[in-house]
Amino acid sequence: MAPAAGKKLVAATFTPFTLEGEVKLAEIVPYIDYLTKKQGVNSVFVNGTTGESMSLTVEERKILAQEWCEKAKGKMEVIVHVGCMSLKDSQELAKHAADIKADAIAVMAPFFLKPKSAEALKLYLQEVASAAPHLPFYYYHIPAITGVKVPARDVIEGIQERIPTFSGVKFSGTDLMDFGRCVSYSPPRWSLLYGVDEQLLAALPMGANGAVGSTYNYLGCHVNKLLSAFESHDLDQARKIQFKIQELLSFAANFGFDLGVNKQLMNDVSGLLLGPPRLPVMPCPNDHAQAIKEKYFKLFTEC
Ligand SMILES: CC(=O)N[C@H](C=O)[C@@H](O)[C@H](O)[C@H](O)CO
Ligand SMILES: CC(=O)C(=O)O
Repeated sequence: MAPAAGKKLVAATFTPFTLEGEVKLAEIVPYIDYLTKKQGVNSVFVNGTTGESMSLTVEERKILAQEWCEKAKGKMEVIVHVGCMSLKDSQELAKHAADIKADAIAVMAPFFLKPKSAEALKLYLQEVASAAPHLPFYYYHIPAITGVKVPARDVIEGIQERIPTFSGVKFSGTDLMDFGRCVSYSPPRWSLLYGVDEQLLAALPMGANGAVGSTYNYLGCHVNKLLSAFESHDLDQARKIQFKIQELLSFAANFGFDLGVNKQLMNDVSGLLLGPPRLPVMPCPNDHAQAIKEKYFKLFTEC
């Protein structure tokens, strides 16, 4: 399945761990093959929420980012999330991303000591970006997790003067008004990527340039079809696919759809050995995994 023309589809990668909980670099080549060949996904977002970045050490994040960049070269675009709680750590990772020739970096708001205003957040983002002054830079808006409620539109206003490499927003929020206000403010060269997989279809007519999310690891091929259907104005078909995704995720939500469940579903669907999540995220109990896997295969046939 070829990627849908015009819209970008980005998988937010899981971090492969051994059963002992150590980073497992050997799984990255098979992971790249799986995404490109089986899912038609040509971009990855590494060390984000799905990658459990905040549960990794800075060193672990570096070796993961490096392996992805080296092994994906010429095959996939690699966006590296470099946000940390400490400005210094974020800068170190931004500089490292430039050294390993990542295609772009993204940064979420720090959320232990939170920025209290758009201005504070912009200053922080600017300082991180200055450590990698030539890399395309994305703001990663994920208010449900960071608790930083500054509208994304307020963050991006005037940002180009502060961050000349500013390239777009990964918008993982449900506020479509704020999203629309980002779209209407964006110059054509920015990319606004929508990050709530269950309602991607609603963001497309609002102007999303693509999507980034965890479920595209195992639903990429179907979402490529959704994107193509949308592009060719076949909304019935696009809705059909979106509704199936909603059915899967609401079914999984009954079991508490967290990263442990999500990662196990990816293991079950792909056959990759990405291991369990890292504490405090709990591994998915077997009976839950079995039920969700059955639901997935009932809803989705191989495409
Ligand atoms: C909170 C979270 O992880 N959000 C992801 C991206 O930002 C999404 O891809 C979700 O995992 C997905 O929409 C399923 O709820
Ligand atoms: C889901 C997503 O985009 C992330 O893992 O950061």
